[in-house]
Amino acid sequence: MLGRVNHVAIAVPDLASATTSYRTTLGATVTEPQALPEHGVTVVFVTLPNTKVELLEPLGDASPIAAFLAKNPSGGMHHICYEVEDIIAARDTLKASGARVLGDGEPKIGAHGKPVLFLHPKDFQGTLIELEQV
Ligand SMILES: CC[C@H](C(=O)O)C(=O)SCCNC(=O)CCNC(=O)[C@H](O)C(C)(C)COP(=O)(O)OP(=O)(O)OC[C@H]1O[C@@H](n2cnc3c(N)ncnc32)[C@H](O)[C@@H]1OP(=O)(O)O
Ligand SMILES: [Co+2]
Repeated sequence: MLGRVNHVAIAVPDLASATTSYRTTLGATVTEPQALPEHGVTVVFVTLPNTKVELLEPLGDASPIAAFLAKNPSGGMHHICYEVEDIIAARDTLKASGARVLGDGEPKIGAHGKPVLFLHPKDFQGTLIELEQV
């Protein structure tokens, strides 16, 4: 089912500051901010030789990462995104195994313009998993 790690995501309280940290202090290539109001976040991607790091901050009053940041005010590792070839087949297999697919269970379009789904962290070793169809 799982392909490459598409990205590892870090939730941050201040995206501009986090971008400076990666772009200036760490000398990394960082994309421009991408507001995703339908997901309640603004993101940038740190491009690396073998994967990406997504830095994300809350956008709007109902951001799904607000509670996470309240518990982790300096930020922290938020999710890992695995690539899948067929997100519907993956979803149906996972649901049949009893895993919880978050939201209404229908894929939404993510930051890369591809369908994504999220799996509950309590079902996967305390780690929020995102699946992205490639
Ligand atoms: C799609 C666009 C973009 C992309 O890459 O393309 C993105 O990645 S957008 C990313 C932001 N969107 C999401 O994260 C959507 C999925 N997330 C959610 O639905 C919620 O964040 C949820 C349900 C995972 C947690 O929501 P919330 O924190 O409000 O609920 P609880 O406080 O009840 O948390 C339940 C339980 O889970 C623990 N938790 C929460 N978030 C995480 C996390 N990121 N990693 C690990 N564990 C997490 C939380 O501490 C609670 O544990 P408990 O022991 O019960 O206190
Ligand atoms: Co993501």
